[in-house]
Amino acid sequence: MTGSTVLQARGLSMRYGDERALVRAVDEVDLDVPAGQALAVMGPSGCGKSTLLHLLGGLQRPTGGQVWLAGSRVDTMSERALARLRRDRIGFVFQSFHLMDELTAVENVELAALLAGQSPGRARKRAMYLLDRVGLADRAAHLPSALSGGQRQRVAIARALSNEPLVVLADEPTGSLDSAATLEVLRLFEELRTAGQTLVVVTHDARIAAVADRVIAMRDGAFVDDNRLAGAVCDGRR
Ligand SMILES: Nc1ncnc2c1ncn2[C@@H]1O[C@H](COP(=O)(O)OP(=O)(O)OP(=O)(O)O)[C@@H](O)[C@H]1O
Repeated sequence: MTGSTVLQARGLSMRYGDERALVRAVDEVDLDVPAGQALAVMGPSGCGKSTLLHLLGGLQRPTGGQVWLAGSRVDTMSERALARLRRDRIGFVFQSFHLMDELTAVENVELAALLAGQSPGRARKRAMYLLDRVGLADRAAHLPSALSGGQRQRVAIARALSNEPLVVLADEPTGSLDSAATLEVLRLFEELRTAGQTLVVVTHDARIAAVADRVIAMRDGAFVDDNRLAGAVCDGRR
């Protein structure tokens, strides 16, 4: 824990429609995520969790407010700079994994490292290291179709880590998993948190909240409760 702020938002807003049918998907949100914090954002369906994550990760441009990632202004960045930022500094994890079906587990992880400019040798080494870290070294040569849901999501998490991201942004990472697979992914998030990886996870799953340092409850696009679990970030645990 360095105390520096990795992600920051001020007055962040995303509105859809017009005055006849206005949806405030994200409504003037302020957020500071310090390095090393594992943050869970929870709330009912449609409250704006995914939209918030997309705005924070530069996947969508806000209709108002500002976002900074490690001091760089995200909301006004060119498309080209945004693509570079996402590739080099952010790890994304999605509910539906987004793995390439025709590539093996190791190739899926390696591809992200290659796209980030690593040499083939280094990319393969890093991909194998990361698969080992998520407990799947023995599944490296398997296609996603030969993996369970929990294993696929662990490959997706390994891929998200391939660029040594400043922050991992995860959107319902256990949303399509059964209970046993959810536990596998939870264990992995717990390990990442202990290792000091900055994490923002949006979820319906209270079990994720249980492994987070901080839980924000969202409703109708706004934060209604911000619970920094007592001492979790400041007790020198890291
Ligand atoms: N492209 C769009 N056009 C209009 N409204 C949209 C659009 N995308 C999202 N919304 C609306 O914005 C609100 C927030 O959606 P969002 O997907 O962020 O919610 P969520 O909390 O992630 O929901 P869930 O948990 O069901 O995934 C919802 O009311 C949704 O209908």
